[in-house]
Amino acid sequence: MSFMTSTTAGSRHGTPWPAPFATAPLDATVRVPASKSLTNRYLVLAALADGPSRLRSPLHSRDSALMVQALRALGAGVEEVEGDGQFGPDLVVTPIEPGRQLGETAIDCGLAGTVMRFVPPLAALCSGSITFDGDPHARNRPMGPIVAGLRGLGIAVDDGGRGALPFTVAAAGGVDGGHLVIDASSSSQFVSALLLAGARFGQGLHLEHSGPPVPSLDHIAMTVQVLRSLGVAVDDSTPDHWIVAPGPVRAFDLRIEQDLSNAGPFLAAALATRGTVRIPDWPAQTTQVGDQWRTILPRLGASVEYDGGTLTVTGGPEIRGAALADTSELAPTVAALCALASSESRLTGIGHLRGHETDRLAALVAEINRLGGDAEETEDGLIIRPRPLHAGVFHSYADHRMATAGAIIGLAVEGVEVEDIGATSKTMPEFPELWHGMFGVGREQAGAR
Ligand SMILES: O=C(O)C1=C[C@@H](OP(=O)(O)O)[C@@H](O)[C@H](O)C1
Ligand SMILES: C=C(OP(=O)(O)O)C(=O)O
Repeated sequence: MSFMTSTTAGSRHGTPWPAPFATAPLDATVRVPASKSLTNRYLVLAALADGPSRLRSPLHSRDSALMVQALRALGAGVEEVEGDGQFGPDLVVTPIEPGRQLGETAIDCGLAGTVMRFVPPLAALCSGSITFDGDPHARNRPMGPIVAGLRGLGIAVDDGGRGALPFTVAAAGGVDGGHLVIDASSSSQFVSALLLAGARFGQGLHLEHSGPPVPSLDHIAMTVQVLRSLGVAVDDSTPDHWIVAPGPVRAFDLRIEQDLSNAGPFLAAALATRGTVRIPDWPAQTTQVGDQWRTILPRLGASVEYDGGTLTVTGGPEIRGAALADTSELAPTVAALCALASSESRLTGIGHLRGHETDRLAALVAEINRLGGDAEETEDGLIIRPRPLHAGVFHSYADHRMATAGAIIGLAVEGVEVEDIGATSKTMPEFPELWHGMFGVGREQAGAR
């Protein structure tokens, strides 16, 4: 079996995708592919582990394929092995030999934050001249704290003074580690990146954040939990300090949870169509930020039940507006629902979304308003007021979550087209078929046009 998932960007120049419009409430059961955040963390840690590891039912998408390609470039072995996952083979990873001589190596980060942030500290453990670059928009994403962090650890990085991609890491075969201060206010991924590699630094790592608050703290908690589960001692008892003890990363064999953030658009479909959507195999305990759907969706007027491992969301008679803070990567899905709501919504604590796949605050305002809506940017978020929407093209900005936001709105507004549904290949190449599949279940109650 060969690695089928493409590392190239979605079909940006294809024809717009007519978003299915629901003529009746949906009644659907959906399973989604594995978590991007967990897959790419476990891939990095497998490359650092003390023996071969197996990821069962991992994600196969552009972001995970870019991570696999990067790890192979650094000398890890990544093999596909038949498994029982619905969305593709398992992955068996043979770790990178410590201090491996690489010579000149190029790493394509695409638009993947997890690749552009998590791989440079790992590369620093190898030996050679390793250049990182990515898609045109990737060059606008904040990278300064990783460049400064590596320099603080004594590694030379040539970034032409930009603090952005492209840059070259002069890896000298190991990292001593110790105390390091960075400003991670533009992305939690700077903290996660350094923690993931920290146990393999000679002295471990005492990472300190100094600056405005770090966003997306749930993702750092995920990193800490994953490290601890593989035998790495991490002390996060003092806010803004993380201490990783030096030592081995235990090889593993485990199943990756489905992506609860990517479950969001499907759950949102229940609200947008006043229907019911069930997601089986919802983990009882998880570090994924997407578990917050259980509290966010009731605030927007839905009922949520968790029974026998299945999460069931049923839309109310209308979507209610709400004030919601720190929704992190869930925000574009939340904003799409707010654009369909009957009262005002205020989303706060998401100013850093300006540095995501695109400037998501500007993109959401532009696209909601293009369809006749009333959305406004604030310093750290969005205000979305009720206003009837009309048909039109919803632009994707190469951003998977913009594309799925357009699909959600299209369920309730006839004639919406998503400019590039291929953008969903970043984390969920199966999105179009899974979305259409929702209309196949309970077909007698639900129709699509
Ligand atoms: O570590 C991770 O897997 C992620 C961290 C978050 O990044 P930010 O802190 O930049 O929001 C999140 O938005 C991103 O989708 C995935
Ligand atoms: C911000 C996101 O991705 P990335 O991992 O590229 O930062 C996201 O998936 O919403």
